[in-house]
Amino acid sequence: MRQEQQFVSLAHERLDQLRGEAEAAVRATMAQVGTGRQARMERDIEVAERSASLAALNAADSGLCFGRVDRRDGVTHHIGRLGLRADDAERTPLLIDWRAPVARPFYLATGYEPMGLRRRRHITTEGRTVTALHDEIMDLRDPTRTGHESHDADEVLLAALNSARTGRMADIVSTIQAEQDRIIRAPQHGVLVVEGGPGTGKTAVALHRAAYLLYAHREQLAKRAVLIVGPNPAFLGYIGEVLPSLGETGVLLSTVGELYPGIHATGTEGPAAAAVKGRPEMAAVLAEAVRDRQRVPEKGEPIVIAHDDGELVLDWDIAVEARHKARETGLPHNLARPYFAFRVIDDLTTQLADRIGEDPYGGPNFLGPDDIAQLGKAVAASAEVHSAIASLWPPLDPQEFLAGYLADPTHLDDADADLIRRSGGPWTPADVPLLDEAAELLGADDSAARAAAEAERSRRIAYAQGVLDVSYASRTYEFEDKEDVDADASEVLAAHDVIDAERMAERQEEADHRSAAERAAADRTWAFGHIIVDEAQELSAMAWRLLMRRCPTRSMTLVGDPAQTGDPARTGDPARTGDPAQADDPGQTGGPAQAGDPAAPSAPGSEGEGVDFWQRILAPYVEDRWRLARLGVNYRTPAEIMDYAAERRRRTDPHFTPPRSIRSTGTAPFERTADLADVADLAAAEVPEEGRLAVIAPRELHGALTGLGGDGPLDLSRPVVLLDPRQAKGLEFDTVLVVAPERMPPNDLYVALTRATQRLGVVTPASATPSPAAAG
Ligand SMILES: Nc1ncnc2c1ncn2[C@@H]1O[C@H](COP(=O)(O)OP(=O)(O)OP(=O)(O)O)[C@@H](O)[C@H]1O
Repeated sequence: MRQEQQFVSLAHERLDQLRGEAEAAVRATMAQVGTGRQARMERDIEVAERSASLAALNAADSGLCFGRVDRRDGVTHHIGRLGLRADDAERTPLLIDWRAPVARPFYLATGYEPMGLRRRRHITTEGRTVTALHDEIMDLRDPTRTGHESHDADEVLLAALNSARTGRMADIVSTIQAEQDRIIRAPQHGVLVVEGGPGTGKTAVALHRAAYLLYAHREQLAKRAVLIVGPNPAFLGYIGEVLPSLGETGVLLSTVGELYPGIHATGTEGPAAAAVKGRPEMAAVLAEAVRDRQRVPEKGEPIVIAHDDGELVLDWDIAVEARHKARETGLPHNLARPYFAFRVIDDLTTQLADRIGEDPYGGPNFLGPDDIAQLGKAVAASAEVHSAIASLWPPLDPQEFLAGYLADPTHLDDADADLIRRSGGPWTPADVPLLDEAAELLGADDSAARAAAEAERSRRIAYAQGVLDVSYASRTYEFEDKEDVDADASEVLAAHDVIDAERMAERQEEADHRSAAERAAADRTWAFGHIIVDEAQELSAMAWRLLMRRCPTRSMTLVGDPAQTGDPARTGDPARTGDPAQADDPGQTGGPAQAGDPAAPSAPGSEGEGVDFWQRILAPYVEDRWRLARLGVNYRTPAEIMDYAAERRRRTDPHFTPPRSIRSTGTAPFERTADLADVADLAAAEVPEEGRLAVIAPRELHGALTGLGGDGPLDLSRPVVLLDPRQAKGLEFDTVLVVAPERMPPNDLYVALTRATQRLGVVTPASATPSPAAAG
């Protein structure tokens, strides 16, 4: 203990020293008075970089060193939250980052496969004080054994699992288990699916994988950023401290509903409406709705346009031909629009030329090419011509287009159209993938923005050229002043010798100082370096399309549990979404969807229902090129609670197998009958001294569950919170009261029953409760 204390104190001293240096560096950099844009830009970048490393150093303060490995060859390494080197000439490694290859045996070595280790030691600290050591000797015949070693590190793990919950998820860096470590360090490329029952550490693994990938591929991922997608903002708040505690801040945490820059999807709607919007065929439906906006005049009812040289007639023939040409380009609506306009203007010009230059005696047209070009210019400049073109092929904005579509949904059967029909109102999360789809179909008409940017660039080049001309003039003057021109030539190397006007202009351009994650959040077309999706079983087919567009390299980690799926809009699963074909164009990747195709190859090396589930989701994007990893140990829920949850589940699914709980508490769940009005008292009596309690009840009963703070915004740091099963997804509490289990669909009930780390109570309402319809 004394030796380890000495080491831990030394590591903290070094950390303090580095922190002091980093703080001083940030202050010094900030104090630099930038002259000129370039200097200011460099200063800002430096401040950002130094601040990030300072944040990482600060984060490492708690639990800095948590392990040690003694190798058989006599080498010893201490393992910690970050790597530290001593302040000596050799910069000797002091503490090894948990993500470094050298640290791997700490997580993986076993008695059967010691990986060169003699001993593994877990070091528990409080603040800077070492409070406990747990040793595992890999070779039981080792003569250096003292007999005080525990035979494995379960004690440390169990202490972590039994600790009171705080309302925020904690990192597991000191107790990552071997099966988890293999997933965390799996290669970055391709799609990796991590499937496991409740509490198997999927979320924890996903977050540590993000930290690992940022460590292993820092340069690439710092540029392209990592996106972590979670089911709702409360969940993102719950997991939000894990990566900063691991020293990683350059990650964007977001729900799918937040992934359209500038849109705050604050609206709500029923699951049935969200289900319709999430269906894969909505892509084709919206594409049709866009085509509907590319109109032609009725036959025999042309648009007649007044023009200085006589009337122009835009009829069915001209419009159909122009539309065909524009569609043939394959470009999105707004980008194909100039092709339509060009063709119409060309035809109208020909019409005019034929009329004006017509030889009454049947000879060739009087007009020459120059005359026709002049006529064309006049037609193209006509406001009336443009408004006629716009009436047939209008420029469309994604938000206006979708709002218009939702006000009058087409290409759906009546019942579905009624479900999603809406005039005005805020956007809902399920609208966001549709907005994204619309933006893809329409294409941003950024020609005005590009023209403005080009004009600005030309202005800068002209300015820079002016600067160079001045410098050139002064050079001539200086040379004339010199007695020995050749000898002094090197001293008067002026700007024009090393830089041309264009490059000088580029240097002056305002640099973008935001971090990659910040820039990614503001850019709908950003391509992320890696995407991690938690509760991946919940996403609709349309949401998958959005995410796949954000990750053209398909470097993704998807974690989820099909048995916990609650949202009927989830996934491209045709069985659930009523889309037997699901054969719409899958977007950028091309190739037909293989969902529902019995011949579709299953994922290599895996079996069972889960494989089919993920295969149906992924086939349109990567066919069978994805990997599946399973987690089978439940770290959250004690065996007694898991047995209870599994027994309830088997009532509807007789073959159900739950994950194996790693611990038991000896306390079986209790069942009660109580009035809804009394649940608050029951919760008050059950709330643990330290830790949190959740009451999980169907949404329609929340009004009757008074005294539980259900009317305010969800705050997971409160000792008691009221949630519906969907909100509870991914969360955990020391004690959970599940109210009215009989009203919950099987998957929701399974989620609700598996949230407790210590104690579960199941409350059946005594009095008649309001029916879902009556309660709204
Ligand atoms: N190796 C570990 N060491 C310590 N705690 C762990 C470990 N693995 C998982 N846990 C803890 O177990 C709990 C459940 O983990 P997590 O929330 O990641 O599970 P999950 O599989 O995402 O569950 P769900 O499917 O219910 O959302 C968390 O408190 C997590 O910190």
